[in-house]
Amino acid sequence: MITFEDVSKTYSGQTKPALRHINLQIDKGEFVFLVGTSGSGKSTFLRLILREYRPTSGKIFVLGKDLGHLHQWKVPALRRQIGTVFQDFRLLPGKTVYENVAFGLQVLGRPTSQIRQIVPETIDLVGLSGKEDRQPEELSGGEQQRVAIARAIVNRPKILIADEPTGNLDPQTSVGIMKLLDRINKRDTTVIMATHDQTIVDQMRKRVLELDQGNLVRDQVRGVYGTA
Ligand SMILES: Nc1ncnc2c1ncn2[C@@H]1O[C@H](COP(=O)(O)OP(=O)(O)OP(=O)(O)O)[C@@H](O)[C@H]1O
Repeated sequence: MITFEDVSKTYSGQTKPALRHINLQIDKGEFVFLVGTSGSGKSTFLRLILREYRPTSGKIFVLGKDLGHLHQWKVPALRRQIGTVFQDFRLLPGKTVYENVAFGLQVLGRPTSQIRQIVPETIDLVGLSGKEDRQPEELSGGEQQRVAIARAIVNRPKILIADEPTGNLDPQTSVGIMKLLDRINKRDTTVIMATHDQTIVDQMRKRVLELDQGNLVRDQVRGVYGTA
């Protein structure tokens, strides 16, 4: 599903690589935590998967496509198959929960009848039934993140990338978000999550990839946050 072959990335104007000689494979249906100190290369790794950047050297394959040979006009189709969730929610202000979740499908030109079916189902899945007409600012942080997750999965993406999705949430709310991501993963969506949250990683016992100064220093099945 995702393959990195000897991937290195040095940003222009920088001398130190953000990623160095990364080799790995992530299979369909996996749940993977990406850990490492600030600046270790986690976001760079995620952005390469989305083809927001190209590697300086090496090859990346995502969903059967060699990203090095993917035409620019095909990048939006790639990204439609990859949902994204961030620490800061990134909801559309001035739009209700329903409108936030429906927006992506409307942009894709999906028929209204389909949207009217899928959007309530997705809002229900993330546990926000009854809050369809709320504005994002009328919701708690955890609820806003649930809306962001609903928006990310409404199109049934094959991959969900989450960059510190619990970074702004208290521990109890974070547990709820992780249960939701686990449920989404069990519906056959591959989940890759960058996090600094030791408790969550230690509780969930999923595959852990650890980056250190751009090097992949650990790839552990049913791993923990740190080995120390
Ligand atoms: N657009 C950019 N231009 C130049 N350097 C960059 C850019 N983005 C990241 N870097 C550098 O690349 C390295 C890796 O950064 P990256 O954002 O991938 O780390 P991270 O592990 O996601 O950190 P954090 O946990 O703080 O989000 C850092 O040294 C950073 O300064």
